[in-house]
Amino acid sequence: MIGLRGVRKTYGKVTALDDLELDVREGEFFCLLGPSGAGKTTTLKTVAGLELPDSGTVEIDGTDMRGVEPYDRGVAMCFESYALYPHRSVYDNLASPLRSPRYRVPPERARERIGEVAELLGISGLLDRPISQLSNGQRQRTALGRVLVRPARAFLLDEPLSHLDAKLRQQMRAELKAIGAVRRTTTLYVTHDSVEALALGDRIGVIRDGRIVQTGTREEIWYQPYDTEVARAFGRPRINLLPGTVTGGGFRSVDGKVELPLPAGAALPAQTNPPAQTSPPARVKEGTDVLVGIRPRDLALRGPGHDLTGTVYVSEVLGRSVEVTVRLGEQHVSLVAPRADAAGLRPDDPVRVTVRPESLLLFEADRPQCPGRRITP
Ligand SMILES: Nc1ncnc2c1ncn2[C@@H]1O[C@H](COP(=O)(O)OP(=O)(O)OP(=O)(O)O)[C@@H](O)[C@H]1O
Repeated sequence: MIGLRGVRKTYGKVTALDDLELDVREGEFFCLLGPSGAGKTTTLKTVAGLELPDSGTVEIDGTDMRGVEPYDRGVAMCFESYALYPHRSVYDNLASPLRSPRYRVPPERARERIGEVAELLGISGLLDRPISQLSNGQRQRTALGRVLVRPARAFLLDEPLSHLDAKLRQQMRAELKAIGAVRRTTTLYVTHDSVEALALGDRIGVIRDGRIVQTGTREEIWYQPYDTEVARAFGRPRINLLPGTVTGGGFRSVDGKVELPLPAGAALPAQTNPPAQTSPPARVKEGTDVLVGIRPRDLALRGPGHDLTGTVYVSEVLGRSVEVTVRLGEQHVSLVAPRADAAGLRPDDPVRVTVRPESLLLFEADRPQCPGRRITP
């Protein structure tokens, strides 16, 4: 269990962590997702004790870590820039944590552990090679292995798959959670890759400017994103966000060409510049500027739902499905359809698209530096 309470960390004028609150539950695989500079690495270092917060507290298994040295915190951390012994073999590097006085295990047991981890990380064939003769991806897997071989209260992993090519990365993603130690151990995993976060995280915390904007399961983050920026961060192609206003009957786009039904109800949000993690506004008044969010997979070229008419702008085959960009009035929206539905579509062809109103997301309009919050129906 890891808890950060009101953690603040500044470097000169830069605020890396801004009263950060975070709870990682016992045994959970928690993904911290955010763009570059959001404070992800600083969060990990603060938990590890490599950085000390200016204020706030870090707890591990309920114990306040103030005054506890990194080595005594019982966490194992893997950095993106990994420190391995270059002239020693992969085996020796993996074995080194198990030789330290605290984690020493009998050689037979060490061999077993190293074997399991190396197998799952796909480096069993490299155990005799010196690190200096490995590719970056192999080094990164060795560094990850070295963290996972020894028991820890928590694993802190900083983009541990970033140097792997796409295929290996996908494969490792699947294997990582199968490693016994990972299954049993609380893991805080940092990434800027939303696909990785969705694939791995039991829960995901979205960090922005040193604060947690939203914490939730993949379903919560997907179906109830806190604001437009969270919605944009998840899903490729990206969510479509159409600007417009709330009318008596629903939504009308800025150019007046797209009308959509919205769930009943209206009332303006109580506050306009909220601190992170306040509950979203419940309803909106007629005339309010909003953005309607439609995921590309929620738009279809056939099937039930509300009809919209437009013209094909461009289409691109993505394996078994096709991404079609459709011009709706002055807006472009992307949709992903089965190949059979999109066969024969040419640019400028008239096209009918359907959307089920229950899949629509409604947001306040974006303002400078302030992404619009989701409005709950
Ligand atoms: N040692 C340092 N000295 C000065 N500024 C720092 C230091 N470490 C981090 N920062 C600043 O703190 C902020 C948060 O950095 P951090 O490394 O935690 O972000 P991150 O989310 O891990 O980014 P990335 O994905 O690029 O690694 C950034 O603005 C960064 O420039």
